[in-house]
Amino acid sequence: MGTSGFSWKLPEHPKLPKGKTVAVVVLDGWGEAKPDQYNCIHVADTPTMDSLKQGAPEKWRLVRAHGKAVGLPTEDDMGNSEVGHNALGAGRIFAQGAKLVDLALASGKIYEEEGFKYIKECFENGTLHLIGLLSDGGVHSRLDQLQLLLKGASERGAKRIRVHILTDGRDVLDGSSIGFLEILENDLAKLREKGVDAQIASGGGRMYVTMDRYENDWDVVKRGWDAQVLGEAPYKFRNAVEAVKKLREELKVNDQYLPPFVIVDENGKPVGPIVDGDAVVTINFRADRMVMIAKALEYENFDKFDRVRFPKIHYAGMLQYDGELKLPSRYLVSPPEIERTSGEYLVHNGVRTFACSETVKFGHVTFFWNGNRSGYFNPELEEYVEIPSDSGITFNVQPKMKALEIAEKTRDAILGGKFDQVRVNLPNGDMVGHTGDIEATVVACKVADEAVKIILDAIEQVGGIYVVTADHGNAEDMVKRNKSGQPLLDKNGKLQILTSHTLEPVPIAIGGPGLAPGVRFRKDIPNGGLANVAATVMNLHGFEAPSDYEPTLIEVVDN
Ligand SMILES: O=C(O)[C@@H](CO)OP(=O)(O)O
Ligand SMILES: [Mn+2]
Ligand SMILES: [Mn+2]
Repeated sequence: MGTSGFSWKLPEHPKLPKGKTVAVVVLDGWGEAKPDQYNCIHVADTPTMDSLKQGAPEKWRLVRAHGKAVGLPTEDDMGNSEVGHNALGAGRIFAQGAKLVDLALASGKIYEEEGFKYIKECFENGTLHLIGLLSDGGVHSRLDQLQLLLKGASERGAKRIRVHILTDGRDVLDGSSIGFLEILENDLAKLREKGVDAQIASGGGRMYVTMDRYENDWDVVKRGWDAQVLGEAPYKFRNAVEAVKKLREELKVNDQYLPPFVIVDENGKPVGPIVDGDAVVTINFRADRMVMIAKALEYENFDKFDRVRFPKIHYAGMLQYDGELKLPSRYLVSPPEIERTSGEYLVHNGVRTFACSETVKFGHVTFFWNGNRSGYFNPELEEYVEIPSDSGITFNVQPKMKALEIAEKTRDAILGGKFDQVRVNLPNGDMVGHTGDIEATVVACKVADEAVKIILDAIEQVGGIYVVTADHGNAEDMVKRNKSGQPLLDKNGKLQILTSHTLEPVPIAIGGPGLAPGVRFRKDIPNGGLANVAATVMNLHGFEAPSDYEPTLIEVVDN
């Protein structure tokens, strides 16, 4: 903050006591929607979550988890884990990466900053490589931003451009990658007419190539490295649209899981490996799935896989992805400055904190929660436990994931009495929801509900308090719908499965034997969102929130 007189010390709450164990449970991808057969949360047997909803109307409500409530550009932007957990942890709404990149591109500022100047140094003699997710999902990247960057870079001297695409099908409909590729190819053709040597150089599906997170599976990043940097892949094509069409048809794989491919010239040579003197930009604004590739591109010393060649390049991220590691060191747009998060405050006020999830969501309740920084604020007061996720599978084959293990570890942490706050993410609704497998998602929701019960039972035993909420919707709606809510069919009469998150609000429930009598949700914050949760949790620990935090959702009435 820099203002003199700043103190980490939080004022005492006038009515609520300190010293209660507070469990903060985040159900990933658990929104509230109309009950029908495509609402897996409704279909699944979820007695614990049902009882929270029905048991105490003044202790259950909905909060906004998408659009402007979480710092996204528009109300049409679905929520996601990064912005959701950022808001939950930081207690304020920050303009997020998507928005900041929009602004920097619209004003042209992006081209005046250090990051772009650094990249530009390679335009004279080298190639500009753009690597990232190709869709209009708006969760990790956006096609229109890529289009603007291509135009802007070429107008500023980039003569040779190679795009390395990652197909989506997770934030957008499966199969939509072909349409996005056609738009991109059209833009590249226009650039070629203007004398810029611009082409797609490689590709692959986001869940199989490059975009792993939290070091779950380095092979994913290696497959991308081989295609993008070395120009080596099991599949070679002359054209990317053809590549995606053929691979989808012949291998029966979806956009998320396309194998890596490279584009070759008429002699079979890859058109765009990354070599000394080139510039590279990873165009995703979202952090989690870019940290690993950023390490591979930036770190001189790197032992996660054999890079074979480590080209001397000028590399910049669209944003800086990790504020603690300062990774990457160069970036085109400054990330939101998410400082003074609730986790940092609470640790400064002696709140001993335990955080846990399995690998694929571990960083959500640590890294994202803490404003996109890795590591502890105070290792003496904090313990972060990661349960290893299964790797190399799609989670519809294992919809239980590690939910029960997470819950059991958390139960032990609660019963052990060493912590004041336990914070967990239960991934099932989201990770299985993304597979589009409705039956498996129903199982996923049931297991997540069982995990909640284990945690609430432990809270019951120690006289604690629980806060159960979610980061955004997913499992509550598995079909694409028209404006009036009817499921949409594709041209073959097949139901259009929705693998993505949704625009739905999410529930929040409070309770437990430690909750002071008279605590209830206020009625005067009807539009409350995820950013209101941090102040709420601080209150439950017996503190007032900092004055610039979004207001608490609770009040204490005398009864
Ligand atoms: O898997 C992911 O990267 C996103 C969807 O793109 O999901 P979440 O925001 O829930 O992590
Ligand atoms: Mn999520
Ligand atoms: Mn998700």
